[in-house]
Amino acid sequence: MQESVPVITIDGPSGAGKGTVARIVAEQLGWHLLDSGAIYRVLAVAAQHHNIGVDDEDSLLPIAAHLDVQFQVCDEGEGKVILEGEDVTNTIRTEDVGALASKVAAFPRVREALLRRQRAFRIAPGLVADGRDMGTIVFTRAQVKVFLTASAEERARRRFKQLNEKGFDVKIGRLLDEIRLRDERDQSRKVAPLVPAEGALIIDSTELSIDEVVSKILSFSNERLM
Ligand SMILES: Nc1ncnc2c1ncn2[C@@H]1O[C@H](COP(=O)(O)OP(=O)(O)OP(=O)(O)O)[C@@H](O)[C@H]1O
Ligand SMILES: Nc1ccn([C@@H]2O[C@H](COP(=O)(O)O)[C@@H](O)[C@H]2O)c(=O)n1
Repeated sequence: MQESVPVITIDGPSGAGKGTVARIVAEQLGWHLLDSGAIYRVLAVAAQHHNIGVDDEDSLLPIAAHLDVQFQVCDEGEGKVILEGEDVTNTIRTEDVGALASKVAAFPRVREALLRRQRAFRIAPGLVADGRDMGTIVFTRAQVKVFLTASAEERARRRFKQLNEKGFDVKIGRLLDEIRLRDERDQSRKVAPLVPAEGALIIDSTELSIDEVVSKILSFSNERLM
């Protein structure tokens, strides 16, 4: 039943624009949205709340399995993320939490514990899912797979602007280092490494606007879903 619900997967490295374009594509199609990175980010914050080290896989497991999180959808922009009753919407968006998320995400049993939660987002009329392994592991039979990338320098510039607008005091050089480190960790881990899924449309957005990326994804999806 769930398998017949169409899915568009958008995977790629940090700051490539996955979340932004996934939200617009989902809005335009009237489909549901899964920001899978937010789940790993929330898990990293939950581990901190419970004084659990992000390198302690055994202790992370029960937290991953029983993560008490709500993703509240709103009409405009990002919805709220509530962890154990606390609003963590802004907390989870820092680069520090991104780095911790990529550490917890490297553990195979942690990833396994989060699979069912992610697949439950596949609800009619359709789902747009963004992350690192949406097309390779979580929705292997997705009808439309996209791999969205951009140069590390351009991604650092985008992240700098984004965090600055949110009031975070950040340095672009440090952001670039963190992005490269996270790319390296996500690409080289043993389980679910960041690689394009077979048959994925590869889009390099370094020189493209958000609208151009959205339009490429929508026309590719139209071809595939017809
Ligand atoms: N093509 C683009 N041109 C210019 N800016 C862009 C483009 N795509 C996205 N952005 C901007 O880059 C920033 C990062 O985008 P976004 O958060 O969507 O990336 P992401 O791939 O989801 O990152 P992460 O995986 O770390 O969550 C945002 O401020 C977004 O508006
Ligand atoms: N499907 C996914 C999504 C995310 N991760 C890990 O979480 C980190 C944070 O993700 P963002 O997309 O919010 O930046 C990311 O660096 C990955 O390590 C993942 O493994 N799989």
